[in-house]
Amino acid sequence: MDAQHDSRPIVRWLWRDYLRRHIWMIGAAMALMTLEGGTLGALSYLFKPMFDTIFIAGNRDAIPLVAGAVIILFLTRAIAGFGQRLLMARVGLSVSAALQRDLVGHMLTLDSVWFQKTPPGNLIERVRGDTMAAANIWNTVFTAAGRDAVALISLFAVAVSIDWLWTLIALAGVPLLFGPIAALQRWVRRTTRAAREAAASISNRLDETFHGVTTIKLNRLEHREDVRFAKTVDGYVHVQIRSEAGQSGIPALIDVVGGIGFAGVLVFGGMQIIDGDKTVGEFMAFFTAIALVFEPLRRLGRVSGAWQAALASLERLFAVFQERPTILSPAQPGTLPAPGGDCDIVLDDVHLAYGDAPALNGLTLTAKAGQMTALVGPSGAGKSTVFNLLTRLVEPQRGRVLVGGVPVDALPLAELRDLFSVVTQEAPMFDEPLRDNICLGKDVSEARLAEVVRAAHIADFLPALPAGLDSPAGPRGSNLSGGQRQRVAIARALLRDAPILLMDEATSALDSQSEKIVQEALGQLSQGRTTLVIAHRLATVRNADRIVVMDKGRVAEEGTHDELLARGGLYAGLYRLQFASEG
Ligand SMILES: Nc1ncnc2c1ncn2[C@@H]1O[C@H](COP(=O)(O)OP(=O)(O)OP(=O)(O)O)[C@@H](O)[C@H]1O
Repeated sequence: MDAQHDSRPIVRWLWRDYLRRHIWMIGAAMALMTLEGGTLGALSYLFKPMFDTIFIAGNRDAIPLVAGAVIILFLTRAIAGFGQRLLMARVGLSVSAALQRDLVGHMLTLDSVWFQKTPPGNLIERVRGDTMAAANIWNTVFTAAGRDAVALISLFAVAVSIDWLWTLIALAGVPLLFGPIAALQRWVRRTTRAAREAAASISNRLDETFHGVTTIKLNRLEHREDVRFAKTVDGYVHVQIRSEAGQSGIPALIDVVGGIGFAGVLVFGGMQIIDGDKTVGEFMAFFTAIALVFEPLRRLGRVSGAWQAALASLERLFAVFQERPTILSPAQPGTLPAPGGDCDIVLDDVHLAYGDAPALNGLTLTAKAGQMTALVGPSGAGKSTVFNLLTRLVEPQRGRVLVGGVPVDALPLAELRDLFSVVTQEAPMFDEPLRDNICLGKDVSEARLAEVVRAAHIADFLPALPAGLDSPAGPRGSNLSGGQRQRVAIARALLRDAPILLMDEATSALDSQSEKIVQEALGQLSQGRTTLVIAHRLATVRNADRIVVMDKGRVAEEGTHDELLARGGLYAGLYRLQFASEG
């Protein structure tokens, strides 16, 4: 792949969206860098009068003048250096913050399927590591383009003004560098890309380890996890060192070629001084200029490596920004079902596959408005997929999905999702007080909150918490039990007051006493709403208005509990099995 050609759209995008807005700060920083870089040339030039006028000719009057010039030069260098570093730090931080904000904002628009395919550690590494790497490179690039380039130009100007032939000899080996540097750049880009992947694996491992810590302890997997983590870290160190070696190789090559050129000048120039053709002051000024050239030259050499490394991060960021959601609001939205109107749910000959694996195969079902329809069937039958279709977390490949007579893809996404309250097995929690976990950003009056807290039976466990509703739920709700988390989910659904209720085995984490209470609360919640409930324990849906039995992505049979039992099919079999095992 041609590295130069490949990076152009990325650079254009960064400049347009992130750097251009800081143009004044960048401009000011570069002006200061020019000043800072120029001082090096001026300093080397001072060696000529220092040697020829003061040391050799013995002119005492020149001492204060040259000393004053040295002080002014260093003061200028200090002020300009301080100012440009501060400005560039600001630019770097602003760019990385803007990149992080935009990246997270963009990621949240992407399809759920994309999140399932991309592990969380990978995403975290992109938001943290890659944006930092991408933003910090500008510091290096602009410093190189400003200070170091100017320093080089001024130092070479001094060198050429003293002797162009000496300068030519010093630079004779430079063309030899082009080939090896290009090869090293390719190497750095490749190894850094691998290093960024390895860094993402570390974040992934950490994410899985810390989230699965209970399973790890109970299965005594600590050692296995230790070993796996050590292996991941070792893998990272291995590739990162290869990348660092490539990056350090470039300035090393410059050193070697520089040293050879320098020795050449010493041999040739030394003869000229001995023969009296050149002065010691001239040689010292040239010597200083060329010696000072090395540092900016080495830094410039490092820039190309650092740039290649940053490109690896930029490519990964660019790739995420190139991702587009496929599930979008329609350009011309249809009208919502009227409030309080019929919210019949209809799936008509729906086919859906995740990749190549079919999940729904011509599913046709209706859930009548205001009634409770239960979805039952063996694991993997496609029950949860029905929920994801209704809320458009996934799209069918074929068939129609209608709510209140309107195809779900004809409604604006936000309004479609407002039609549903979803209570699932996991009940995801945030590291915020219980109150905020219930309200989820909604402005809720204390009276309404108290009502909901009572109805969802949260009031039952509030006295046991240290600060009632203001108690922290802990990371992922770790301060609450599974049943308590589920009651929070029910309270959220009560507050949402949406016309359609989707429940996925909503009472699975409750003991039988709480289950009874919560079932009552859910009964109230589902009053007058279209309710679709996924149940594994058939006893909980015996009273459903209609039971749809799914198998292998389609409806196997449907009817009321009694009808299905009488039929003696799949449902009757499942029921008898559960009845026997539960006594
Ligand atoms: N994100 C996904 N990627 C790939 N395959 C998936 C995904 N989600 C579900 N599937 C597959 O689709 C099929 C239906 O899954 P679904 O979760 O809808 O079944 P279910 O009836 O709800 O199962 P369970 O009762 O075990 O929760 C399964 O074979 C499952 O492996």
